[in-house]
Amino acid sequence: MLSIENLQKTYTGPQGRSVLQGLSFQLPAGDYAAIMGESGTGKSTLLNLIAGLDTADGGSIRLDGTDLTRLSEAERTRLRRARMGFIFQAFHLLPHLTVGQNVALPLALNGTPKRHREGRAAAMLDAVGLADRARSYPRELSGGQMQRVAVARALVHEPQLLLADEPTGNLDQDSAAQMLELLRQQVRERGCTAILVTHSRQAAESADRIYQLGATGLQLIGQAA
Ligand SMILES: Nc1ncnc2c1ncn2[C@@H]1O[C@H](COP(=O)(O)OP(=O)(O)OP(=O)(O)O)[C@@H](O)[C@H]1O
Repeated sequence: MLSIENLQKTYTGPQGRSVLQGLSFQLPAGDYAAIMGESGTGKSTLLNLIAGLDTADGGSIRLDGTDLTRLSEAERTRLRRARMGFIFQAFHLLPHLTVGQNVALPLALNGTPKRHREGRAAAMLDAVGLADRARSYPRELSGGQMQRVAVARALVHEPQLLLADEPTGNLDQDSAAQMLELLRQQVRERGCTAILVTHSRQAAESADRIYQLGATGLQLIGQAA
């Protein structure tokens, strides 16, 4: 479902360096993969390329057969909004919007009619255990709660692919464990394909498969029993 072939990325400029040198990787639909690796090996670069937020210098990234590297920027944006969800380390909730409005945002960006947005956002908040916080603002929530809102926002539009970049990086151990359990459960329930980038082996263990990104590409280093 996600198929990456010979992906290459070099940053130009004074700090320029070749980061991905012909990376190939297949992720079947519904799989949940964790990607680990030393700092600077290119994990965020890889996620940005898959998300279409940056452009590769060579190779292809196919999502259900559509090669993202051949789309225009506008087409990539449309595909990203329709078919991908994101969770970041720093939550990235919009402070001036309520929790409910934050969760409904991907629906608004996708052009979902207004009358459907509130109900879907409410159902999604219920699924992450925050049904009673729709009218709160992000600043009124704990870090763990904010990341649960981010999970709801990432999944509300039923994306095929979920990309999570260090989602437990700002959470204490208990909140991190709860958030990973929630993520795993939601990904399973929705049959979504997911990639979790993390430095934490414990976090990576929540995925079906664990890969290590290094100079030679992605290597499978662990698999759920
Ligand atoms: N915009 C950029 N311009 C130049 N170099 C960059 C740029 N973005 C990233 N790099 C370099 O590319 C390499 C890979 O960066 P990337 O952020 O993808 O690594 P990472 O594996 O996600 O690291 P970390 O685990 O520390 O988040 C690093 O050496 C980084 O300095």
